[in-house]
Amino acid sequence: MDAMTFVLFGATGDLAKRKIIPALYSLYVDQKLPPSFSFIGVSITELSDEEFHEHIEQSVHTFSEGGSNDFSKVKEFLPSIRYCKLDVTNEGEYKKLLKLIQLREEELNIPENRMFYMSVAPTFFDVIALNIKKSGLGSTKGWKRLIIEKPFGHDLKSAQELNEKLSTTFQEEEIYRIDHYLGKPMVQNLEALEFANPIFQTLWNNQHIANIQITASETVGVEKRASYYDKAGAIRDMFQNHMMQLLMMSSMHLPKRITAADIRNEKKKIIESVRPLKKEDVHSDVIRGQYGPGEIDGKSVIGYIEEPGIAPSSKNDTFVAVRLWIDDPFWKGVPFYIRTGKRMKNKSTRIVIEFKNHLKELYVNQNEEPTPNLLIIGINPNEGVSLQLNSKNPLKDGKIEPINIEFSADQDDVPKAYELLLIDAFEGDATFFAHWTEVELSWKWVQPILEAFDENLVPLHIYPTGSYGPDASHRLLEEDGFGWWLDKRSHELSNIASTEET
Ligand SMILES: NC(=O)C1=CN([C@@H]2O[C@H](COP(=O)(O)OP(=O)(O)OC[C@H]3O[C@@H](n4cnc5c(N)ncnc54)[C@H](OP(=O)(O)O)[C@@H]3O)[C@@H](O)[C@H]2O)C=CC1
Ligand SMILES: O=C1O[C@H](COP(=O)(O)O)[C@@H](O)[C@H](O)[C@H]1O
Repeated sequence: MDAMTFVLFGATGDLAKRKIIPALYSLYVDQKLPPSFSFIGVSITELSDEEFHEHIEQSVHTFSEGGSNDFSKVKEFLPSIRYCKLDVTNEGEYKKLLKLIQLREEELNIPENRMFYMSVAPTFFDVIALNIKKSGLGSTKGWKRLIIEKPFGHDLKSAQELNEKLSTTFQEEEIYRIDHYLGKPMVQNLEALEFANPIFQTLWNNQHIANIQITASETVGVEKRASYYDKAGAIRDMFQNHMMQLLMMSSMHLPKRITAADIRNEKKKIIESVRPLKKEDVHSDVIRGQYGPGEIDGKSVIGYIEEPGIAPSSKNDTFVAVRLWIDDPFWKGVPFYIRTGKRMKNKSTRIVIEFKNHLKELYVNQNEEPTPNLLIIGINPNEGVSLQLNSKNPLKDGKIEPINIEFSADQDDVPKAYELLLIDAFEGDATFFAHWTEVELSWKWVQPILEAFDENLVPLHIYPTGSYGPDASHRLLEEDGFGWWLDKRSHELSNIASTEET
């Protein structure tokens, strides 16, 4: 891994404190950072290096999770870190940052490899890129890269405009668009699960798969993000990025070679084949929901429109369920059901692959009819794989019953998404970052839904907090003779399906 300078814009912010700094520390402890690593935190607040070091220590102590709970090396980690107070909108101030970067490059005798991480409000993304160019920060003799947080635009047009502005400073191959779902180990494992196991590879198509269900349910509500979330809703906050990525990752075909470019190409083919929706037809395939009051863990919880900062008249979506079709020969006729929502019964991100039940007709006795085989991929918070098969139960006179073969990863040992993504970016590997084509095509597909919601062409269903979302979301599956798996039967079927949110 090359020696480099890592510039973190928004170093005192929430994301930096909760995710980025603990991930960097964990990489340091595991000796996965480059041997010469100059880390410069940038924010608008006036801080000395020592005060910023205190901030780093606090963040590590408060937010390190799992295996990185070794705090003994925090003091050792600090000397590589400097702080620069800078207003990102003020072009003149970037010279100060450039001087500090160059000074540290000289002190550490490292090449001009510069990684810029934008962990600031999206309104600043374009201005920072422009100022990196104008100030000379981006004119390096080494490489330069940009890691950029979500959201990447608010709709198709704004995403295109943002991309155009970024591209005046950075080439596409220098841009690493973070989608933290792509950093989740089980998402990174999807490709291996399918392609490295001939039994699955052979079955991964419309001859054997009846439907695919992708769920990301959360128990948390809007929290302190009202001003952002009320304009975004579940469709922009989760569906356009994370859920579309899960769709591409679970349905892409075996590339000729497993390289970043080939995988990207397969993902592109999938998203290009997703059957477009017309704004007028959105109501048939999309369910929009908003949480009302209810209970979580026996405690009463207020509804969305009672949340601080949310207008009582808000029609924002906190839940969305979508049925879509991939019009290619592999997936023709296989419905994909995708849903995500806040304030639901449990925290669970998972993909359930329901296999066709070819043997149904062999079983004349209805009580004996085998349930479909299911492959359940647990992504969050419990990572694992479960395969549901049918077997005779000798204790029940040989009655056919579902059994599960289950692998569950030790959660403490699982690396965190931000750690995996940072290493990839340091190594220049963009496989698990969102390429512009994917982002653009995904906005293009979602655009009619945004418009249909704006124009109120889709009913808004209020669902009780602590539920599985609006009843209407079952309609999408029932129309095709299916039902959501694991909602009511999660404990019977699989331990990896759901747990409390952390
Ligand atoms: N927080 C989260 O869980 C997630 C956040 N994101 C994305 O990450 C990005 C950052 O979010 P988050 O950390 O929550 O935001 P915060 O508001 O918590 O942090 C923003 C940061 O930007 C700094 N800042 C504000 N104005 C300026 C300025 N004019 N010049 C220089 N620095 C400035 C702030 O400095 P100071 O603190 O000194 O005022 C702070 O460090 C956003 O794009 C967000 O969408 C994505 C996924 C999850
Ligand atoms: O990007 C986001 O993701 C989180 C959910 O992430 P997870 O890793 O806990 O599944 C979501 O709460 C947030 O609203 C959204 O911005």
